[in-house]
Amino acid sequence: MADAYFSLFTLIVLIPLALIAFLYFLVRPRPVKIPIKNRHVFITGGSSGIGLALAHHAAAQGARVSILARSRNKLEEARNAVRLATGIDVSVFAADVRDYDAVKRAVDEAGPIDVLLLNHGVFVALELEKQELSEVKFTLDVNLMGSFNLIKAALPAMRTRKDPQQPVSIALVSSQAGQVGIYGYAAYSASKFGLRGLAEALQQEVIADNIHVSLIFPPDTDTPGFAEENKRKPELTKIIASSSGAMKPEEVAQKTFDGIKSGSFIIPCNLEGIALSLATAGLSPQRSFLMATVEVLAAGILRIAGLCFQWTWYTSIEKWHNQRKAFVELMISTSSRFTSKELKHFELGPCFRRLVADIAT
Ligand SMILES: NC(=O)C1=CN([C@@H]2O[C@H](COP(=O)(O)OP(=O)(O)OC[C@H]3O[C@@H](n4cnc5c(N)ncnc54)[C@H](OP(=O)(O)O)[C@@H]3O)[C@@H](O)[C@H]2O)C=CC1
Ligand SMILES: CCCCCCCCCCCCCCCC(=O)[C@@H](N)CO
Repeated sequence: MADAYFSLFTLIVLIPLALIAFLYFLVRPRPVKIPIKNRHVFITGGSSGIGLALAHHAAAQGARVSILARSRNKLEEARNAVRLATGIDVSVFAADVRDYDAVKRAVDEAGPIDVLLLNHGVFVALELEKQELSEVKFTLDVNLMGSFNLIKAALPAMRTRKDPQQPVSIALVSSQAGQVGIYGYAAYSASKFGLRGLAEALQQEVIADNIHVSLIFPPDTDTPGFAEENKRKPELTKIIASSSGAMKPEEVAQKTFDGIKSGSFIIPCNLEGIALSLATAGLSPQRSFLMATVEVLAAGILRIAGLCFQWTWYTSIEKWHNQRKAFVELMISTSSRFTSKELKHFELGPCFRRLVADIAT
């Protein structure tokens, strides 16, 4: 009996404790705290949505804030909004992240950066077959190459900063669609997955300079960009993306700064995001031995959860195609009238509408 108790005790207490102790010594890089107050936070895409919420948050925390985006008007509006809310003046820089020279000028003028927050981004949800290659290239150029441009421009001064003892941060806003590929996001997911490769490699290169990289993974977030995206988003993209609850930009900003300050490499934003980050932990660095413990213990069950999600997604895709087929058959067989809303729902284009109208007459 005593033996049985001892085995049980070993199984549920000693082994996990040994694992936690082991991971405590194992995790690299070591934990770090990154202060925000009185530091220079430079935010790309800081004139709208998540970026604007980040600017508000940083200003309210007592940081010196710079924002960069293309439209000068939107930048001025953002500056006024932050001033009104916090009494703090942010510096604004009008530049396209695709233009290295313009980016370099802005970064040099802004002065040494302590927290480089790369949040700029473009997104159009569309099946790859319907998307022009020029739009694919645009997405990769802005989201991925734009991030390279900013890092190349800002890194030298971050590296040779006055006080190397003070840790500094490079944080990149990815997306949950940068952790798992989603219908309609071939170009966008590729650009956001790319940021992860960039971040993992960069962290190894800059750790010796006390520079710490973070990746933020928001779900659908209620921003002007999101409202625009929704105007012509495939039904299936909406269905699959709704597996993760939507957020407000202010909530994403809060999670982002909590994560940056605690030196997290991976920063999820909601509960589904935590599960998704655990399920896709891969070989990314983990500074927290507690999170590492959860990753190790939960790996198997999360793989099953992931497969369940894939099952629901593929089931939705199959169902949608069946419904569409049934709808088309009904239209042709009955020559019935149909609403343009229905046609749009099943993504039946103008050519198809004309064809059916011809059959009907
Ligand atoms: N909203 C969402 O559902 C989610 C968003 N994200 C990511 O969060 C980030 C912000 O998104 P969100 O706030 O919704 O987007 P918005 O469209 O609301 O804002 C985008 C910002 O990026 C700037 N920007 C766009 N293109 C460029 C460019 N070429 N050069 C410089 N600045 C540029 C815009 O300013 P301007 O147009 O004047 O240049 C604007 O300030 C993006 O990286 C997005 O992928 C991630 C997950 C979910
Ligand atoms: C093991 C378990 C995991 C579970 C949860 C999986 C949920 C995945 C949902 C993916 C949502 C993608 C949203 C993209 C948002 C975005 O970037 C666009 N709005 C463009 O801005």
